[in-house]
Amino acid sequence: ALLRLLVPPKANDGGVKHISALKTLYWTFKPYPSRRDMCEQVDMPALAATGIVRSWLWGRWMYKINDAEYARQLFLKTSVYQKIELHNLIPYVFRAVAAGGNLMTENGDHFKAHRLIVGPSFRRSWPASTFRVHLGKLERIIRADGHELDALHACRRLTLDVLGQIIMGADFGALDNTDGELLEICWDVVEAGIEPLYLVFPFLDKYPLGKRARSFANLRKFHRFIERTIQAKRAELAAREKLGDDERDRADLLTLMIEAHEYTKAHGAFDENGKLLPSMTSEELRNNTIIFFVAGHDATAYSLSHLITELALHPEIQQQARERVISVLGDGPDAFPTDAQLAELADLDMIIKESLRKNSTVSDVRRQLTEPVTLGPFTLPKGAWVMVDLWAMQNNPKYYPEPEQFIPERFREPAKADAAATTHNTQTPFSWAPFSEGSRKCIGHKFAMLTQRIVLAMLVHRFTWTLPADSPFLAKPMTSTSGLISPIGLKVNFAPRHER
Ligand code: HEM
Repeated sequence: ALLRLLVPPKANDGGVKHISALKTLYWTFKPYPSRRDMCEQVDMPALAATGIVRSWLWGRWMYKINDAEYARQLFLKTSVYQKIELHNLIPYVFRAVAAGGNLMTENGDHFKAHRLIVGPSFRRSWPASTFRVHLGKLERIIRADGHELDALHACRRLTLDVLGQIIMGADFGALDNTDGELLEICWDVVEAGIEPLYLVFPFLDKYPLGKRARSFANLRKFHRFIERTIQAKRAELAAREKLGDDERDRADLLTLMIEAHEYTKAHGAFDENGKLLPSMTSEELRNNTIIFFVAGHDATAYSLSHLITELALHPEIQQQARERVISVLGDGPDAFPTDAQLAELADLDMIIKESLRKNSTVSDVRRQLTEPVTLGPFTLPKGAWVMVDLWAMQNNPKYYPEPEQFIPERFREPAKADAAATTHNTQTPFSWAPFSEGSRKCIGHKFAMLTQRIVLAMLVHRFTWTLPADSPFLAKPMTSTSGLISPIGLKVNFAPRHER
């Protein structure tokens, strides 16, 4: 049986190029890791000829693609390319215990049932003022400690407090101090879920020891904290009139989900054809709350730190962004955007999109095949896992000439299906997918883009920043290589632009 797990059988897929899984494992755990190196030295060369390669890992075929047309199929044909239901496949792994069945992991009717309750809570906009207090605290932290600042840590403090507020109206106090118990628990839970060792060797979670066992204990505490919050909010809602439109605009996501949950409990949940959907349990409501933290917190913090790194490496683009922000907000030391001004700054998104293109925070998007599929000359077997390698697609010179260059102008024009080559932009609609695409696209993508726009606007307005002269990032950013891609050891020098 062990042999079958490790030794690949003959594949009848039409001759997809094979690369050893050991090679990927080596790059995942090697010292001084860099996702860019891995992309340039392993993934891109292997994928160059056909846009698809395969490896044999833990007894199944794993196909990797970087062709936007193949990716389009994966994103859109959701009944064939299904989410991998980790909670059913390996229920004891940390991520499955943490968030079980939820919007992110379910397929079919269960997914629809989750979407019915979670979807409406995201169908709203957030005013710029949502960020005001948090950004004020971030500014104070950077002013006090801006020399060789651990920028990733600062971004994590910000995103946790912002998400705590919009998800459940909770103040994690991460920007006030960094040693609260709740804070420690939450950080441990989100980190333990993406620990590369356990992503590659999930069976290690069967008998967790030492630090891992402590993470499981923290997870139980985090569950209890969220369950208590749900109970309190449920009681509060039960004791009052229905929420008014105004209140709904200001309510946190959990309150809106509880309201929708109560409605479906009373009236049933139906799909677009009137078919009755499975009802969501309270445990699943908790799971969805947790998945927002797990999916949103570090993804946003890491994306912000990639953005900060790119603008430190490209001071001319940093300066252009600054001039643009000042042209809209003025240069008073306390300027803060109104909603209209933030909307006017939409062109900052070119910079954010280019950063997400070059440094996709989510390394890949994976699915499992419910039936054989044909991709070009190849036929992939039922049961195989297929992943869009977002790095290798978004750094594919076919879509983005000189992919290693940081060129926000690539995103001035929207992608076209028949993309005619311009200097830096031959992108097609599915070649840029840092939030995935189709009906399983990130539900938080609008909020994540808004967060990055306002943080970028405020950082360029209040500070100039550079990398220290001896920063290894000047030669090459060091990052993790699988799961969520985070910078490693990033230090940044910030200089305030105004006297206080
Ligand atoms: C820059 C920040 C973010 C990035 C790069 C990102 C990226 C992604 C990607 C690539 C997926 C698809 C995963 C897959 O299909 O396998 C996804 C799904 C998801 N994201 Fe995000 N995300 C970000 C922020 C957020 C935020 C702020 C939230 C919530 C507050 C969030 C909640 C979710 C959820 C619930 C899903 C599952 C959606 C579904 O399966 O239908 N994400 N995200």
